Amino acid sequence: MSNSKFLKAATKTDFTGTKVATGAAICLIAAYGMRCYYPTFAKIVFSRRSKKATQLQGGQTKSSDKHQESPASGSPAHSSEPQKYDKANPNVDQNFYKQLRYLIKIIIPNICCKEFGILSLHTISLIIRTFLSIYVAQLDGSIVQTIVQRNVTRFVVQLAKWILLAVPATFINSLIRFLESKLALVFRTRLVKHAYEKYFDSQTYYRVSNLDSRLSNADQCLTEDITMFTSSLAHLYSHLTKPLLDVALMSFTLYRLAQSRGASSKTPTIIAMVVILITAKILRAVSPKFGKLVAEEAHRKGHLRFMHSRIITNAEEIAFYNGHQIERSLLTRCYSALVKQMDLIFYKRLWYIMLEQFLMKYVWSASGLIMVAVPIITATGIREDGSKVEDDDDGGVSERTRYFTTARNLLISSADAIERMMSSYKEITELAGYTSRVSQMFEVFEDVKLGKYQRNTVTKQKPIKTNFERISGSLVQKGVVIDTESTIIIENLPIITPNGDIIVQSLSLKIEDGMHLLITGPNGCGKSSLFRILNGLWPVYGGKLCKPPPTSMFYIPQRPYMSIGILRDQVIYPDSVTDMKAKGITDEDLMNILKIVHLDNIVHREGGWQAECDWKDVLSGGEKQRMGMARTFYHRPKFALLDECTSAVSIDVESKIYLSLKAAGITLLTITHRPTLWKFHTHLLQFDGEGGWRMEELDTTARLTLNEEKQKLEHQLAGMPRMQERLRELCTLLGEDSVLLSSGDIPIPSEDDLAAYEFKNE
Ligand SMILES: Nc1ncnc2c1ncn2[C@@H]1O[C@H](COP(=O)(O)OP(=O)(O)OP(=O)(O)O)[C@@H](O)[C@H]1O
Repeated sequence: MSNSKFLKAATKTDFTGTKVATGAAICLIAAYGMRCYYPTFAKIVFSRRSKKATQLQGGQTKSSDKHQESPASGSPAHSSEPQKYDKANPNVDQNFYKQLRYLIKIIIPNICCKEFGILSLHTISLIIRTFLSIYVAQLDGSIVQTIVQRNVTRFVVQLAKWILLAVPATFINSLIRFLESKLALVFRTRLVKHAYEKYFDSQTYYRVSNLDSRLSNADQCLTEDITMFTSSLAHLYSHLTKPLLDVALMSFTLYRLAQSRGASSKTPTIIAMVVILITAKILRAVSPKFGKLVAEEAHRKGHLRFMHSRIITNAEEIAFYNGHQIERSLLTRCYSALVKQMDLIFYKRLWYIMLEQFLMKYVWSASGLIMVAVPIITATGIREDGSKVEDDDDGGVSERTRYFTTARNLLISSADAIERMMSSYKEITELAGYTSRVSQMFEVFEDVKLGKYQRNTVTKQKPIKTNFERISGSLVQKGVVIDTESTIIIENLPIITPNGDIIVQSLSLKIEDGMHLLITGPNGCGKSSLFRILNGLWPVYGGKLCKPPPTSMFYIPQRPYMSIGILRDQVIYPDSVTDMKAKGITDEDLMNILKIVHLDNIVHREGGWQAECDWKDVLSGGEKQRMGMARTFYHRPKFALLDECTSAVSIDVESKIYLSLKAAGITLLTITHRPTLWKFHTHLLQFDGEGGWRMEELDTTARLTLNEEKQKLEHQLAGMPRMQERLRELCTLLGEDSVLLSSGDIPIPSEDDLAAYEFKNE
């Protein structure tokens, strides 16, 4: 605070003057009842809100719900409305404290950790800053006193002290900002590490998006929400701690100062308390549910991001379909939904901040004017202990000026501090929103790991009670999973989708080493689902499943995943180069593997093993499938689960690959629609698409004969509609009837008939 500003303030009542008054009110209250006031304040701001919220649930909740619904209802945005994964209402209540405690335990696991060290350093800096402010206020008073006394020597000395003090003061200010950012970053790092651990444990990343519908955009929670939560927490810590320290220490200093002047302060204190309590009550009553609002905003942001990532992933398909119009309209709807939510928040903030400023700046200032006047008017010059206040030769003018300047500076700082504390409330409610989202993300991670899934979908079929049950709409896992060495045994296992639809009621089979199983059936009959269960992706809701560990089974899908990295990484995925070396495999071995799948040419074509590009786009569909097969030769599992993984590979290369797989001692479980692959299998599992299945030894010759007959028949029947149509035309031309057309009894034409017919028409 400069002296010119002080002189201005001392000579006329301006806005700064009113701040002095405000500060006086606050500090006198603080001086009288620090112990009882702040708990009351905290209670008003934090605890009582939840009580009131419960009382007002009917009215308040309804109104906020209306706001929540408004962006979607009756608007085109409705269809793009993100799914609400939870009905929890983030408020500053017991639940918020519970969630915050849970997250704080993660980010500060013990007092010896780095996070606690930075937090302590931050706290110390805040304390030092407060002491420096007090000292600066007192120094300011002394400088003004020397000016009034016209004592040049003392003035120069005090001014030098002032300048010297500026060095540590500015450093501490800068340090506080640095430590706040650092704190947010270390909190974030700790939380992200923990989240990644959970996300990649027990295939949680798959389960979260495929088996559970509560977290529709985990990527948003793992990035944006964690960042917002940690920066909001770190910011709030310094935003609340510093004002609290400021008010506590400055009030105490001011109280001591007032006592030394023998001023009365009881009546103004009571007035100030009443004003502050009423302000807090009003603000609490009208405060919008910022927590709920920002949580919804974050959710919509996540949905928008999800829609963008879908377009990037499926860009080629969309482009082929010319689907840009519909995709753009979907994106626009999502964006509009987000804008509506943001608008709602801005609008609510506009009125809330207006009221907050009105009460805290102007109403408080008006009351403060009374507070600052009372101690000066009622000053008796006799202290509480009965001693008299000694004045200087100038009749006490310089001493009163010093007192006024010091008090004024302390009061301004305290007023700022209390204003910051009060305005922090909306930041706390916003923190409640982020806390709710982040802690719910961890809750979902925990649940899916334990197999507790929640889906918003309606099942198409009724589950059968004997094998599996539902508790509150969720299927209960009653199946047994046992690890075996080299045999797959399935007993009375139901195949049930994540929606709860039963595809196969009870499946029993045994697959031993060297027993190559062909799996067939119509689309959607549950072939791939069986693989999902074998891999542990889908839960076992009933029966018994004995299977070798995941390292003994290798799954190759129809669209093999290409990882980010160099060419070598594609062949050895998901191993790293270190794993490869540990297994004693060299680049030469990899080249031999690529030769088996007829892909060795790409090493030269793409620029060697170290070549790095977007393999998803660089390799053709067939090449990607061959790469998938190459991985099987690299990993050499006991069982290879092949899910139509060679559908884009030429038949001759496919046959060579299958022969090599068998030669390598790998047991095949193949889903395919190609009869050319039958000969590589010994057994057949055939689903009928209606829940039934059949397991038998595969007689390829007999099956091929049947297949030939089927194809012949299909070919013959394919000509029927054309022949019928021609017969009708001839009848019309000749003006005659046909017995065959009128009776509908049309014989199936022979191959020769068809050939003759085709010939004639040509
Ligand atoms: N994540 C999922 N959530 C809900 N239902 C699913 C899920 N995945 C598959 N389904 C359903 O399970 C059923 C069986 O799917 P599956 O992928 O096993 O079929 P399939 O026999 O392999 O068919 P296709 O020959 O077409 O590949 C389908 O009706 C499908 O809709």
